[in-house]
Amino acid sequence: MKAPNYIDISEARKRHHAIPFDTHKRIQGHALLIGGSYGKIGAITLASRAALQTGCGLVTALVPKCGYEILQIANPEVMVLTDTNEKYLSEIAFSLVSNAIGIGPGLGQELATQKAFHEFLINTSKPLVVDADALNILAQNPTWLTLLPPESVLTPHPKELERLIGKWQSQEEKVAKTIDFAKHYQVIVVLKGAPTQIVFGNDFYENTSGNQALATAGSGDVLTGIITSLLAQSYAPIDASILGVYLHGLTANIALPKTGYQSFIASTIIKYLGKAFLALEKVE
Ligand SMILES: NC(=O)C1=CN([C@@H]2O[C@H](COP(=O)(O)OP(=O)(O)OC[C@H]3O[C@@H](n4cnc5c(N)ncnc54)[C@H](O)[C@@H]3O)[C@@H](O)[C@H]2O)[C@@H](O)CC1
Ligand SMILES: Nc1ncnc2c1ncn2[C@@H]1O[C@H](COP(=O)(O)OP(=O)(O)O)[C@@H](O)[C@H]1O
Ligand SMILES: [Mg+2]
Repeated sequence: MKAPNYIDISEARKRHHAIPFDTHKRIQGHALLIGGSYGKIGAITLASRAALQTGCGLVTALVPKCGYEILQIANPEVMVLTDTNEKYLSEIAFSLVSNAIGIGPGLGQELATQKAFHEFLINTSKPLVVDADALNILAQNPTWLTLLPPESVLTPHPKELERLIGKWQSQEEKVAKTIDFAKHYQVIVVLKGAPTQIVFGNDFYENTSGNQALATAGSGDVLTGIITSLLAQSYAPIDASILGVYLHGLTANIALPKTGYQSFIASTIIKYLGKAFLALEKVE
């Protein structure tokens, strides 16, 4: 297997942009997070809060009706669009123009949601961040993979990856199959795990930040928000993926002495994003 390019602090710094002093919220970018279903509104709540705390200027969440009050109360800075359906999304259509869209956390796989996702894919052209149930829906409907805009970022955990590319016998085979898949559909694949790897064309990266504290519910939903926020701030999709994965892991490295492994939860990642950015921006 070819050696990975390791993602360390200097690789992350190469990709990080400072925020201009005269920027404003619209220049900082508008991220749209789509997902949530009854009992899983938390996933999209975490993703949208993570997007805000990664620096984009505006965040909107599109959720089924049951998510409205939850989101407005949990994240007052986030704007909310709701579907006509109470418990799951049945239509993914909106007039809002955003700079980047992340879809999937808590979305569920109801047939109506699947159809709405298909319609949405037909009508979308900017690179997406695709996670969780949006990946599971694609795995159930593999012909829809061709509808993904080029350079979309797919963020599967190992089971979601298996649903997309089938089983593998070795790490080498997993990476080789993912490279074939990523090239075929012209997408970036963030293979989440310990460690997380990223595949784009023939390039293969491996993250060096993070630890087992990240093995906690919602930790991937937060990553979706981070990468979508960076995309909304005009980072190229591969840079948003590399920087996003590094910052996400770095929060766990920074927090560990204070939280220990056990009490670190997905909200802790969001809480420590500021310290992770400061570590990146520190002049040495
Ligand atoms: N608070 C919330 O609302 C939360 C909602 N979530 C949502 O719940 C839905 C289902 O996601 P899940 O990922 O739980 O369910 P999945 O069915 O996609 O994944 C669970 C299966 O994958 C395997 N698996 C998961 N991570 C693995 C790893 N790192 N290595 C090997 N196998 C692994 C498990 O053993 C299990 O069989 C998604 O929409 C997700 O966004 C979760 O993110 C958890 C938190
Ligand atoms: N042992 C570990 N070491 C480092 N990172 C981990 C570990 N376990 C999980 N993670 C990270 O946590 C995240 C889990 O994502 P995911 O399984 O999608 O969670 P969820 O769906 O609950 O949000 C990924 O970014 C993964 O790399
Ligand atoms: Mg997940």
